[in-house]
This record gives sequence, C-alpha cells and structure tokens, in this order.
Amino acid sequence: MSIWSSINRCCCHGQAVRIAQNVHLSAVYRIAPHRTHSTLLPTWTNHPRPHTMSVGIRRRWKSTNPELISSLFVPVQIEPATNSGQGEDIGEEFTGKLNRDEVLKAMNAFYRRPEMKRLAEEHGLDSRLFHQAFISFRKYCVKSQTLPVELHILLSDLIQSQNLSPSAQTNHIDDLFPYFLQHAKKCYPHLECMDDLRQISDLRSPANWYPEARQKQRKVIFHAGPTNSGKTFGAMEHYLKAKSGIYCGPLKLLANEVFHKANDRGVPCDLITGEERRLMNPDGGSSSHIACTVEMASTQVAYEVGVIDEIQMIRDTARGWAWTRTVLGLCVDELHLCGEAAAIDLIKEMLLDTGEDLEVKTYKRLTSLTISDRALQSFDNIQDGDCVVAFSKNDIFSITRAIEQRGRSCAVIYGALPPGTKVLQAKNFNDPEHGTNVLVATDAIGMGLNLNIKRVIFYSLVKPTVNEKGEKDMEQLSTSQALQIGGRAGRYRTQYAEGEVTTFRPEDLATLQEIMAKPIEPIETAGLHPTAEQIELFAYHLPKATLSNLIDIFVGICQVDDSVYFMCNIEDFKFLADTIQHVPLPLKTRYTFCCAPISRKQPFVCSIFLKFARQFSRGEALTFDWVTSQLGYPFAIPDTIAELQHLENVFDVFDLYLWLSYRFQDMFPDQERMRATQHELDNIIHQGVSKITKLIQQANLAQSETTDTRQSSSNTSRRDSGRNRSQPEGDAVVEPVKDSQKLTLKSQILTRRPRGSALLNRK
Ligand SMILES: Nc1ncnc2c1ncn2[C@@H]1O[C@H](COP(=O)(O)OP(=O)(O)OP(=O)(O)O)[C@@H](O)[C@H]1O
Ligand SMILES: [Mg+2]
Repeated sequence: MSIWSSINRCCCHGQAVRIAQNVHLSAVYRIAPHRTHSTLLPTWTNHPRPHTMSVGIRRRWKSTNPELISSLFVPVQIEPATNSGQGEDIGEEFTGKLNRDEVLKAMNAFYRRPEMKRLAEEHGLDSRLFHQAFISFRKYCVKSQTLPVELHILLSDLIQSQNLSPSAQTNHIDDLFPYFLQHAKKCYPHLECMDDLRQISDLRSPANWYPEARQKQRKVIFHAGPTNSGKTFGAMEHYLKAKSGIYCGPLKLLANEVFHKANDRGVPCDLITGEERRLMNPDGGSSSHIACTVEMASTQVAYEVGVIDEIQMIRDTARGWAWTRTVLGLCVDELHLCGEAAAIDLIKEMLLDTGEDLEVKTYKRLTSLTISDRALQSFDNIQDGDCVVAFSKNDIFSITRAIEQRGRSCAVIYGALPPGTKVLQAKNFNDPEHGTNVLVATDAIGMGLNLNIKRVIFYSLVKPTVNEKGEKDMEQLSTSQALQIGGRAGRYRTQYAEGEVTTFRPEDLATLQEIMAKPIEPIETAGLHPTAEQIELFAYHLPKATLSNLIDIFVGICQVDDSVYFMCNIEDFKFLADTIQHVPLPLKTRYTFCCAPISRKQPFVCSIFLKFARQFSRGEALTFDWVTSQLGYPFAIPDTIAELQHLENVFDVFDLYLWLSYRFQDMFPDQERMRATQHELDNIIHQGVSKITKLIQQANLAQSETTDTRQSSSNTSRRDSGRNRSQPEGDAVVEPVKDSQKLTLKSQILTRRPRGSALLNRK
C-alpha cells in the first residue's frame, strides 16, 4: 500500500501520521540541482527511537522565530454564506434582521478585548493570525446573507444589550469567541494539526530513517588526503574485490568512469544516473556492482562494500543532503568515504547516532605541487600544459580569444557543456599530438576529469557562490576550493608529474599563497532535506496550500539538530513549483516534476519544463516529434556564442526529458530516440566549442571596451586597481564578450519561450 493511498483512506490526522510512521515507505525522488540526479529517499522507519541526546555531546535544535512561521500560513478565503433560497432564515425569523453597523460595533468591541487576544494565543493564534482571522470573521458576519442560527441570535442579543448595565446583559461579548475560533480554524487549518506537523517535520534523528542500515554494524573507513593522493583508488580496490558494491560519485562522469573501470576488470557493473540506466545483465536483472550518482543510491539494497566519493560535498548548500543520506543510509558491511580530512570530525559526530566507529586512513599527495613565485602576467607566457582557470563564462571566452590570438589552440571546459563535449575537450588537451595544449576552464575541472595539466593559473581568486538562502554571493576562493582546483596540476602517472600553481596577476599571488597555506576549515554541518512523504503529509493536513508554500512551512517549523545538520536550500524546487502551480497535476506528480534537475537560472529550460507539465496534465504523451518541434530541430553547428549557449540549454532539455522518462514512462515514450539525438547534439556542441574563437569573433569583439572587461572579470576592487597599476597593456585586460552578443542570446531565448508562460509573466 502506498503512503498516498494510505493517506487517502485515513479520515483522521493522527491516523495519517501513525500510518506514515509504521509503514516503511517506498522510495521517492528527491530534488537535485542542475546536472545532478534524483534519488530515493526514505523518511520514516518502523524503528522509531526517542530523541535522546548523546551524553557529553553538544546538541542544539534549530529555533525559528514563531512570528516568522505564522507569516508562512496563507489564510484560506472563507466566502460569505449565501441564502440558498430553500426556506426562511431561521435566525432572522427569531430575532429580526441584523443591523450591519451594529454588528460591526459588536465585532470591534470583541477585537479590542485583550482577554480575547490572550485566549486566541492559547489556541495558536499570535497577534498576526488573530488579526487576519478577525478580519475574515467580521467580513463573514457582515456580508453573509444568512448566519448560523446561534450566531445570529447571539449577535442580536449583543446588539440589544449594548446599552444595558453588565448585570442586566444575558450575553457577554466574549461569547463570540467559540464562533470566532471555529472560523479561525477554517482560515488556518494548521491550527488543528500543528502538533502533527511538528512531528512530521522532526528531523532531529536522521540516522533512524534507514532501518536496513541500522540493522548492520558497518565498518566505516575514511580515506582522507589531498587531491591526487590515491584516495579513490584505495577505496576502489575494496569495491572491486568485494562480492557486491555500490559506488556513489558526485558526477555522471565519475560514475561512468567507475562503470567502465569495473566492467573492464571483469566485474559486472551497472550504471545508474538520473538520466541513464545501463544494466549489464542481458535479462535486465541487476549486476552485483553498481556505479551511480550519489542522489540515485538505494538505501534498501544490501551490498558488501559502499564507496562515497568527494565526501566534503556533504557541506554543499544544495546537494549536501545526498551525501548525508548515503553516509547514514547505505546498507553495506563496509563503507568507504573518500575526500578531505576536513569532514572527519563531522562524520564522527554523525556516526555517534548510528553507533559506528570511524577508521581513518590518511594519504599523501602522489606528486609534488608547488606554488610559483611568479605570476603569469601576460598570455605571451603561456606554455604547453597550462590551464587558465576563471569563474565566469565571459572570462573563459575572452581568455580563449586572447590566447588563440597568440597562435595557440585552446581546449575549453565549463560547467554548462555536455559531458561528451567535456570529455572530448579533455582528450584533445591530453593528447600531445593534437596541438591543443592549453586549457581554459572553470572549476568544472575540479572533479571527474583526468587532465594532463602542468600548471594551473588562477585568472581570478573570486568566485560566484550561492549561499544557504539561495542568494548569489561573490566570495574569495576557500582553501579547500583552491587546493581542489590547483591540485589538478601534476596528476600521478600523467605527462606532467610535477604540478605548479600560480595566478595571472602578480598582485593576486600573495593572496593565493596565503589561501593555499591555510589549513582547510573543518566542515561543521551536513545537509538535510525534506522528503516527498513529509511534504505529502503536510499537503494532507493543509490541502489548500501550494507546494511551494508547503515547503516554506516545512522549513519554518522543522526541527533540526543544527550542531550537526543544516537544511539545504530548495530555491530551484520552489521556483519550479511556482512555475507550474496553475497546471492541474496531482501533488505527487507535481512534486516529482519539481525535483527535476534544472536550475531556475535557465529561463529557456524552465519554459520548456512548463510546456512539458501542461502537455502532461492534458494527458498527451510527450513524443519525440512534439518535443523536438519546440526546440528548433534539426540542430546545426553554432555560428555564434549565443547559438552555442542556446544549444547547451537544449541539451539540458533532453536531460530533463530523459529524467522524467524514468519517472513517467508512459507519458515520455521516446527515451531511446531522445537519447540518440542528445548524443548527436553533444557532438554538435563539441564542434561549436572547437571553433570557439571563430564564434567569439562573430560578435565583433574589436569594439569591446576595456571598462566592460572590468565588470565581467573582476570582482574585487583590490584586484582591479592592482591590474591597472601593473599589467602590461593589452594583456591582463582581455576583452569580454560584447553585451550585444548577450542580447542576441536573450532575444533568442525570449522568442522561443511559449506565449503567456509563467516565466514571461515573472519578468
Ligand atoms: N596505488 C596506485 N597504483 C596505481 N595508480 C594509482 C595508485 N594510486 C593512485 N593511482 C592513480 O593516481 C591517480 C590519482 O588517484 P586518485 O584518483 O585515487 O586520487 P584522489 O586522491 O582520489 O584524487 P582526487 O582528490 O582528485 O579525487 C589516478 O589516476 C589513480 O588511478
Ligand atoms: Mg578521488
């Protein structure tokens, strides 16, 4: 029996909660940000454990301002009662018609009574809710053509006795309270079920959500060390030798690499990502080993060995929950965690709740990595094996152009490129015969690609980030990030076994040395996330609330042990929920749609997402022909940067389709055709990237102005001023992609948006 049908069969709130706790819920999909995947995330267990505090351990629960919470509850509109015309108004028959002004007077007298406010507070109505509910109640009483008989009579009595002495009054103004409260509960259904809501959103013991894992006493080993120290290699040896194993990686590329490595070693291994399932067993059964993206890991299937790679991602504000879930939930005998030592204490803290110990294995870097004492200063000084790292696409394009103007060919890698393109660009760069011996990249190279880099050159030390609230920030690189990116230089057993790190600008060099010399800050908290079941239960209690409002309420009232955990940000999810709010879909379907791995910063993809939801809600299958007709198919090799970027978005639409096709097979029937076409598109994008300088030139860059460059590539005044002081002319100041080009992209996207879409209305 699914939780959904359980809930529908329940008639009382308490029962719904009990059922949720007793049934071990089937897996559900969870949100994943851009280019990541959905997952299975069980919530409730049949082994509830009291929330005891571990002795001697600092524990604190998140406390939220109650007024902030109350502002999340949107009142349900109560319409005034109309006369059904089926008979007389009995109240009016008894006491006559009520005088509207007198009713208002009585009501206002009620509102002014401090005792009423206090009483309301005892029933969960703070002053804000009391005020809102009173306004609604007053309007209802004044505007209704017919009122409940008792209320009508009470109001009539109150009006008549207004001028009498208190002893002569038969009724008191306070007698209105029960009627008011009844009305308030209709306006704010949560008043009836706040305890249940708090219980549902109690996230203080996430270790108890995984009964299968808790039945094992897992051996947990942390492979800690810097980049390129053989951590993953060490853990993989255990994985490959085991009878069964699960590898959980942060990227499709890494899962893919393990998938190939295992199968090449004769260990049958399946690949599972949000958009792909590759099963090696011809009869469709599962192999003994699985390589998956972390969000896709099952916590119910038992394996001998589990590997969780890049464990430091547990602090990621958007995806951290997926690492938390696998650390607590993988049902394995032996669990290997690979990553920065900065996560060791946090993992130890988490394992206090599972009763398991942590064994730490430390690694040393396999090759040397030195910080240069000279900045690059000029692109004239670029050498074979150099990788220039920048954090904005505009910088990437400008740098590429500047280097190619000097007669060198560049490989280019940034996050929005499809995986195939990234791999091919990396391959060209790695191949000494290819003639592409310089790489220009964002921190997308930080994980997953094997690159023959000799020297990493930081073009900038400031990176755009998203904080816990989902807001964009500009931040100086952390030590962890600088080591992660810089550590790509001098990879073991590659052409360049000795790595070097430097900056482009001399004035950044000291800062880089300082950043890289600092110890990595310990990771203090791990991400958590509400689950589909929890949101479903909220929806059961608050049926009139929108999905995005339900999420807000959940986050507002949930209880988290914030000495160990934090709530991940869910802005993309909420944005998607708002985008399709007006499309009629069952809640579970709506929830799954909103878990799709797309970012709100991709307007074109979001507009297609809305079209998908509309088509789906009409019950019409999303065929290859229908989808590609929305996307300007067939695709051509891009001639401009704008076209290239548009194709990158189209690629993400294919990902969206494939992701949904695994959740709603009947409605997304053309999975294989879409996959084949996406593969072609990957090639087309790669061809576009390979002639990127030509694309940039199309934008008539000659007219670009130096001041534009400052805006696009500099994020600190310190760096700006330094550059102007000391850079050789025409070098540090690389020209940005022109604004006119950005406009072309924008207009292209706009013309492709559906008319009247929510997104257009938003803008
Ligand atoms: N003992 C070993 N024998 C052979 N090759 C090894 C050994 N240890 C590591 N390598 C190779 O060295 C390279 C780096 O190792 P690995 O990827 O495990 O490092 P890592 O510490 O996980 O790095 P990162 O932090 O970048 O993930 C890989 O190509 C790996 O195959
Ligand atoms: Mg590794």
